[in-house]
Formats: sequence, C-alpha cells, structure tokens
Amino acid sequence: MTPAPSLHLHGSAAFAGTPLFHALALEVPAGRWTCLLGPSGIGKSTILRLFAGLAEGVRFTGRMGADDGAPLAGRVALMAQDDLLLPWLSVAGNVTLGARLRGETPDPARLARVLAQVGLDTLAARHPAALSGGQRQRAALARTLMEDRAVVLLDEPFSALDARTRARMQELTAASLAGRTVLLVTHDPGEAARLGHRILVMTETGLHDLPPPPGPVPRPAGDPQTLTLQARLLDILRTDDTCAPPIC
Ligand SMILES: Nc1ncnc2c1ncn2[C@@H]1O[C@H](COP(=O)(O)OP(=O)(O)OP(=O)(O)O)[C@@H](O)[C@H]1O
Repeated sequence: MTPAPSLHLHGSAAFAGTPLFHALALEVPAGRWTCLLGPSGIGKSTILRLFAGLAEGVRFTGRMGADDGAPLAGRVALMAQDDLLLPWLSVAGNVTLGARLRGETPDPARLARVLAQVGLDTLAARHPAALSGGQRQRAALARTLMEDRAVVLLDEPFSALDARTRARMQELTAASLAGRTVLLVTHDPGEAARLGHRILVMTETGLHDLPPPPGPVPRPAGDPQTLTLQARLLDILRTDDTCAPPIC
C-alpha cells in the first residue's frame, strides 16, 4: 500500500445547475478517521463520490485531491450506501471482483481472513439475494477491506447492522484501516464519537469542527467523554440553528 495522503476539497458543487454546496473547505488528515455528519441531502455522499472520481452529473468548481499531489485514482476504495453487489456473483465473487477486474489473482488466504473478520466465512458461496440486509452490508464492507487502499471512503457502512454486530464491525474496521485516510459519512452521533479523530458537521453554512477527546479510536462507547460528545452532536444535528454554540 502507498502512504496514506491527506485530502482537500475546496470549492462549490451543483447538480444540473442546482447548487449543492458553496465555498466548502474540507481538509481530511492523513492516516486518520474523519467523520462527516449532517442533514440528509446536504451533499455528504457527493463529497465521497467526488474524491472517488464517480460524481457523474456533478459540476465541481474548485480544487480537490490528495495533498501529496499524486492522482487519487487507484488509491481509493469507496463503500457506497447502496451495496452494489452483483446478483449473479457469490459473496466470494463479489468480494474479489476488484482484483479480478484488474486482471489480478485474488489472494485466497486474504479472502478467507476478510470473510472470517466480517463473519461471512460460512456464506462465501451464497448469492446476494439469499443474504439479509446486514449480511449484504458486511459483504460490501469485506469487498472494501479486500481492496487494501490508502484512502477509504465509507458511506454509512454500518447502518443496516444490529447493535452488537455494529459495535464489532466498527472495532474490526478501525483496526483493519489503522493508518489509512478514512472519510466516514454517518448519521449516527455515537458512531462518530467513537470513531472520529476528526468530526465535522456539514450544514448550509459550511463545515463545523467538533474536537473529539484525545486518545486512540475506537473509544469505549460508555466513556463519559464519548457520551458527552455524542450528546453534543445529537443536539447540534437536532437543531435548525446551525450557529448554536459551541461550533460557531
Ligand atoms: N443524480 C442526481 N441528480 C440530481 N440530483 C442529485 C443526484 N444525486 C443526488 N442529487 C441531489 O444532490 C443532493 C445531495 O445528495 P447527497 O446524496 O450527496 O446527500 P447526502 O448528504 O449524502 O444525503 P443522505 O444523508 O440522505 O445520504 C440531494 O439534494 C440529492 O437530491
């Protein structure tokens, strides 16, 4: 894997002439987890798609990319909201699709390890139609982890999981992606409070930084500082007043 770069996105975006965001200034630190929250439709997924080079139909004006100056192509894995599993392939076939499309031979030991990590080792031969929503999401997560990229973009990756599996997958993903540049879009303040080295709330007035407590991630869910941060995030997300203290 190449060294994980920091990322930047400074500019404005529009869909078919309809403004989406304006004069946004996003910095994503290298080798850390940045969590991005905000109301539905504000443009969070669009930011991920812009970094992934998949923002079809979006007119972006500004500058964006990796701070090391090298192209992001080939260094990014995106786990989209829609799991995008191919129905005619098995779980194993979907998880190794990227490697096979690149003409590479997938590493069977790595595949077995990743499937075991997400708890799908016994379902490797199953097709997506025979999976639950949570199992499909774990298959999509396995496909992202299998890609082994320096920059990982995750769009609500744990939203379909039950509470126990979600906590386990958060811990596994934090460990698996240690040292990568991760940008996680989530609607879950508790998830952001556990996982974010940097936590940003996106509103109509821009990005608002909420400094998390120091220390490694994932933070213990019951830690008082984590709970306080979770409550502050929830308050901010619940109010329409985007200039409520302490973020403005
Ligand atoms: N293909 C498209 N054509 C036109 N508008 C689109 C298209 N895709 C998204 N949009 C619009 O762009 C805006 C931002 O969408 P985006 O998915 O980035 O928001 P989001 O903050 O990720 O929302 P959510 O939290 O609901 O996933 C929305 O208003 C959406 O309707």
